[in-house]
Amino acid sequence: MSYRYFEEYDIDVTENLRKNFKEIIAGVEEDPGREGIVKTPERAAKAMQYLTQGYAMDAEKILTEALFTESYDEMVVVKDIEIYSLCEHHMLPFFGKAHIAYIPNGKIVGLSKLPRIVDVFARRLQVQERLTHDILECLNKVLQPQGVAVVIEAQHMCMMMRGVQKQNSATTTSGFRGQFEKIETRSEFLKLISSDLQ
Ligand SMILES: Nc1nc2c(ncn2[C@@H]2O[C@H](COP(=O)(O)OP(=O)(O)OP(=O)(O)O)[C@@H](O)[C@H]2O)c(=O)[nH]1
Ligand SMILES: [Zn+2]
Repeated sequence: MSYRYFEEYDIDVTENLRKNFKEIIAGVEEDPGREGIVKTPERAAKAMQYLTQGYAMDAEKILTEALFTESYDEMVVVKDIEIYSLCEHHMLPFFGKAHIAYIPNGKIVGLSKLPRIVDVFARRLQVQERLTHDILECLNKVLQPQGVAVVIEAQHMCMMMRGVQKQNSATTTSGFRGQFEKIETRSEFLKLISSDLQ
């Protein structure tokens, strides 16, 4: 495959991050040389590389390489796609579910590619609104469907562990294009995913 899935860590990036995580550990007044923590900078560096691997990936290419000609022109819904991302303001996780629908226009896409492109955009520093928009616009551009819809419901650790410390608030964002801008189509989609929304 010509597009890149995460297979190996760029060692220069790992080393740079490792040094910085060591500084962070010292910065919070922990001893970076303590036995249990001595390898933590490298582990944290690799975790951060993993969680931001989306920068090196091309979502449009992932979709383009799995397009199939089909005359099916009803709604396709993939719901409950798990999302784990990092908020760009605090670099703390936000997580939840994405629901995606599209109405084909002569082409369908391999179903697994929908969660794959969700991950491509989620594995970057994000805000939930832009994540929603990135997924929506990518699908709209590549599939050129009759319509596309994306809903994301997520909880933000920066609002749970710190700051306002609200444990039960959830944020819902959505975007609609084409047929989904019509109230009936949008309602049908929202009904299909409604068991997942509060
Ligand atoms: N719109 C939006 N805001 C987000 C997202 N993730 C985090 N935030 C918010 O980003 C804002 C940053 O605001 P600041 O006032 O600069 O940061 P802060 O002092 O840490 O804010 P508090 O979290 O209220 O303590 C906060 O209100 C966060 O809740 C997101 O995905 N979308
Ligand atoms: Zn945040």
